[in-house]
Amino acid sequence: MNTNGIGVLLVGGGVLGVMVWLLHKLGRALATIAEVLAAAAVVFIALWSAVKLLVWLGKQVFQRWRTSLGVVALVAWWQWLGWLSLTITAGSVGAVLLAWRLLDLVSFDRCCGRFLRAWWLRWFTYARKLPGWLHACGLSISDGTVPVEVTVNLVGRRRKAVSRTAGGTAVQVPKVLGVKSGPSWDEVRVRLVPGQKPEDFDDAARALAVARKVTRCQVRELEPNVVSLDFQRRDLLTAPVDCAELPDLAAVDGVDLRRVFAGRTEYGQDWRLPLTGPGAHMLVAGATGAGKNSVMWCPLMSAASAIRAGTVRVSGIDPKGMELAYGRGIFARYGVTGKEAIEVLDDLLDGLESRKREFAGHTRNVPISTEHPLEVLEFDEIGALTKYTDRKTREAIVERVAILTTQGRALGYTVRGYVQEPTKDTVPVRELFPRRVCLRVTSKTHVGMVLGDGAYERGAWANRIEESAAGVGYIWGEGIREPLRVRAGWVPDETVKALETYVTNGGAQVVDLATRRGPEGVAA
Ligand SMILES: Nc1ncnc2c1ncn2[C@@H]1O[C@H](COP(=O)(O)OP(=O)(O)OP(=O)(O)O)[C@@H](O)[C@H]1O
Repeated sequence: MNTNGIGVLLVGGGVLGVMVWLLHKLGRALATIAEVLAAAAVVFIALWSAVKLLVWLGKQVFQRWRTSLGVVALVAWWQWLGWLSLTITAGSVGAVLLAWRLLDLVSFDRCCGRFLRAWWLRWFTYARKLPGWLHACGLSISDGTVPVEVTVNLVGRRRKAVSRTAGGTAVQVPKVLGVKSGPSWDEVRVRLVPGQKPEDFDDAARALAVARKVTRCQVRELEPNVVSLDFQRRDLLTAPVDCAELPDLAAVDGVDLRRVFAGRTEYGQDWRLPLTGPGAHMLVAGATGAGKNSVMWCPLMSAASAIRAGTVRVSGIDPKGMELAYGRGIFARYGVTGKEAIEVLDDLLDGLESRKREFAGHTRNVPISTEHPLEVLEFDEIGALTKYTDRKTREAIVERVAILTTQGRALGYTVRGYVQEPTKDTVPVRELFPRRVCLRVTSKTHVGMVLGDGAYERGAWANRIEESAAGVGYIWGEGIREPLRVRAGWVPDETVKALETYVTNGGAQVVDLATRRGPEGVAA
């Protein structure tokens, strides 16, 4: 090798050494930058997660403020006052609630039980399980925004360029907004996700009921994107309810006419109705076959001994001439046609006027006695004579019923009307009946007409009562804060006959409408 070759070799070696040195420096610099970037990324991700966690926690605390406050209060109590006082207080509160529940189930459930149950069901049943049920029933939407994983294969023998697979199965499920729990039904409000419509839930109602392990689930549209899934948790009114038995003929104990047995409530307790006093005038609405007559007969069965003793006198107007005619002997006055109905009403009004004259200035409420019995008018198919008859008869009847309902309470007169179509047009005096019962009706609008505005929204779903559940209905108002489902006691035909025999053997007081002279000596 000559001098030139050696020189080139030395220069080349020097250049290579410098390059290696430069690359070494560059690598270290890049490694430092990468380390700094990685550390920054870790800090940023940690901070971002912490902020997200804080925002989520804040949202939870804000949205679930009752639960949050409760937890904070419990923890604070535990910290400052100790676990012993907390346990004793919790035990005492539990004991008080239990005693309240045992003593008065209805008021306990209204004021406290249903809120506790709703809270429990929301967090431990519906929030946990409903998303799964909805998904299983096809009520979820596959998220179109799921990132798609793309695999590029450039080295395979057949050079299949690109394959796509959807990554995971992310889905959107309707969100539970709230839970309300009544004695028989749970109402679960859910917000639909885009791509769903309330009708989808209607179609899946049966499957949802099966998933919840209940017999019925119904769907109500509350807003365009919010539905209520109503699950019937239990039904204590599936079997017919027996009416009261006729008392022993020798029995002398009286009947509390302010609380006669009428059937059962959905709590499984007695449903009692007043035949006298505030709220005694009652309108019962129900489609044909809904069981209106059991609401009529059952309280009469319960008041049988008072009818027999003559402290209650029952009059009947029966445009069909069938239902009341079956127990004709029970009714002191009885009318079928419009003319006869007016006679019955006139006679009652005469008695009313006579009591007014006798008691005015002496007492504010006429005491019920055999001399001045409680006059109960049972007006079946009231619409037949307040709408579907000639104008003169119609007006006369409406006027007389209005006087009896507005003035009768203190004077010992009670009117109980039964109607199939509860429109104002059919029963112009509808608002004069302070107590209403809504049995199965054919339309949702009828519920509001009978029970008042908001009754349907608050759960009086009388249009959903099955045809097989005759005698089941809802009551609301007059001291009842939430619509209450009830079933009237069933009075079979032979029992009506037994009641008639029981009452007439004791000497039922039949008022002779021809001479308009009854036991009170009211002359025409
Ligand atoms: N409380 C009840 N429990 C069980 N079944 C009942 C009850 N009330 C009525 N039913 C059943 O429903 C049928 C119809 O009842 P009901 O005659 O009282 O209906 P309605 O409302 O008066 O009908 P319509 O207006 O057509 O006379 C009865 O024959 C009976 O079989």
